[in-house]
Amino acid sequence: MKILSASQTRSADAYTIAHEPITSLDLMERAAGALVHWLKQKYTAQIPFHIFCGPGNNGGDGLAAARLLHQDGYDVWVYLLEASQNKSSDFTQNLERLPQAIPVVRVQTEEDLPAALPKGSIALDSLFGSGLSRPLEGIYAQAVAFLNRQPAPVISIDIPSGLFADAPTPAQSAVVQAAVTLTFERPKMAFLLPASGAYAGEWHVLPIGLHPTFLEQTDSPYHLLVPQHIKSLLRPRQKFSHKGTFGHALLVGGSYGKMGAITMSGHAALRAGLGLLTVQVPHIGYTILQTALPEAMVLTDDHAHHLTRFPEDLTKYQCVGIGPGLGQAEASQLALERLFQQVTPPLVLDADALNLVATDRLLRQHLPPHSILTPHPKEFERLTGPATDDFHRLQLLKEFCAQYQCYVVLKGAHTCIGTPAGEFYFNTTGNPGMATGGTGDVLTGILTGLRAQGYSALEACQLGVYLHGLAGNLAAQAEGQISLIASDLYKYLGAAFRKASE
Ligand SMILES: NC(=O)C1=CN([C@@H]2O[C@H](COP(=O)(O)OP(=O)(O)OC[C@H]3O[C@@H](n4cnc5c(N)ncnc54)[C@H](O)[C@@H]3O)[C@@H](O)[C@H]2O)[C@@H](O)CC1
Ligand SMILES: Nc1ncnc2c1ncn2[C@@H]1O[C@H](COP(=O)(O)OP(=O)(O)O)[C@@H](O)[C@H]1O
Ligand SMILES: [K+]
Repeated sequence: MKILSASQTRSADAYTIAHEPITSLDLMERAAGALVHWLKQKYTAQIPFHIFCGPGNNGGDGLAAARLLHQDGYDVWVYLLEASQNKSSDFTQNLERLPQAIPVVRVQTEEDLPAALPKGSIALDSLFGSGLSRPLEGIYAQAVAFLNRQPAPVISIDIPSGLFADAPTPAQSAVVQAAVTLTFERPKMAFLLPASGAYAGEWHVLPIGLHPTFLEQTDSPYHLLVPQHIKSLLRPRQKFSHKGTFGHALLVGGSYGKMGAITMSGHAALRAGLGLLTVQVPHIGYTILQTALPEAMVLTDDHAHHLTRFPEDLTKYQCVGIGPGLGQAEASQLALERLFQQVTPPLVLDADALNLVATDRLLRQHLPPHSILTPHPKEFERLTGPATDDFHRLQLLKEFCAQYQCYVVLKGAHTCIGTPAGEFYFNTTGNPGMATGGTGDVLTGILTGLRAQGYSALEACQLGVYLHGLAGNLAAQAEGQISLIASDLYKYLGAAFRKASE
């Protein structure tokens, strides 16, 4: 699903108004209807709503929602913040339509704000939406501070007021901290990025019927991974298939004290549907692997504690995953240098393999094209240097993927896959329970297992991050987020495959 910028969203509104056709006022009515429908599912008419409306169409949404809630028997208070002379015409018309019975407070100075919102009420933030053009100041910033002080939960309409949809919001800006954001048609980029995403709280997308032709014809490099797409990628197993049908993968990693990482990758690769798995570990890992992962074949390095060389013949493997628990011994670095100078099967590189690539220019120069790299933000910073903000980081991601013709899985709450073609795919599954050691090793195993089965690099990345997060969600449902550990992810991977194919 494409993610649209604020200006593309404006064009989508305009195209819908011209081609559906529908008046701008009726489109706003539809948006307000969707908002109120959502609110009514969640809150009874005993819950009072305090609605803070700015001068633009976002304020217009708030006014229309106020009228609809009032008609449905809810207690509604409206606060108007319209210091700006540029009131939108839909705002003005919705103000004229507001029933007399709704109390309206005109807020010009801070003194016009109430001391506090009554206990048990909900605040709706419709101060500014995607039309925000500069940080909030004066009474608007004071209203934001007021809302952020209230114990009452704040529900933002379309986007938390003060947050830029697709540019960095300057530090120290006044931004509403929403408990929930009800956004129209598509999530905003800002919701997916670490510095801004937390302002949106839990966000929900409300479709308002923007014109499908516009959505099809508009190009965006930014995409959201959605269940329908994931389902379309999954390949069912055929009756006469055999283990050779599902690929043979090699996983290389583990070092003294870090054998668990590669063991977990191995479990995950097999649970991802892989036909055959070989794991190469330092000598000391032999018994550990054969005991903890009896389904895998084990090759041992001559060295007891770390990797010194890859197997001579790699042609029998359809994918090689390298890195979990690898360590950064010089001999391992040299082994990687030799590997990169030959023709290799598709590679998945993680953890210390990435750290070695980051520090060794030769490795970077010879990075085999179409490799999959799975850095967390710190590992990514080692590869590219620091980013000044989240949008700059996306730019660095784009440049890195283009320069090295690789796929980078930049991990986080909304993991982002960057491609050599300059596209970005944001994941929608996963939860903070997954912020625990070893979950990245599980992802490496899943990606290696999928790639070896013949999924393309992009398909493997999309399926891998989505299923990894979905397994995390199913594990958290059963065990809770706090107690979730990395091995739960491969325990629930089967359930994730099942759910994704429903
Ligand atoms: N028909 C439509 O176009 C629809 C629009 N919708 C709503 O419209 C919103 C966008 O509306 P607008 O484009 O009117 O944008 P806003 O409601 O965000 O307001 C923009 C107005 O505020 C001014 N402004 C921007 N930043 C300011 C600042 N820091 N301080 C003071 N004034 C500032 C701008 O000059 C402009 O006049 C969306 O977020 C959504 O809520 C929805 O109703 C769906 C339909
Ligand atoms: N708050 C979060 N929400 C969703 N997913 C998360 C969150 N925190 C971490 N994850 C996921 O957990 C994994 C952590 O990987 P990584 O940092 O490499 O851990 P490790 O090195 O311990 O294996 C990534 O796939 C990441 O997307
Ligand atoms: K808002």
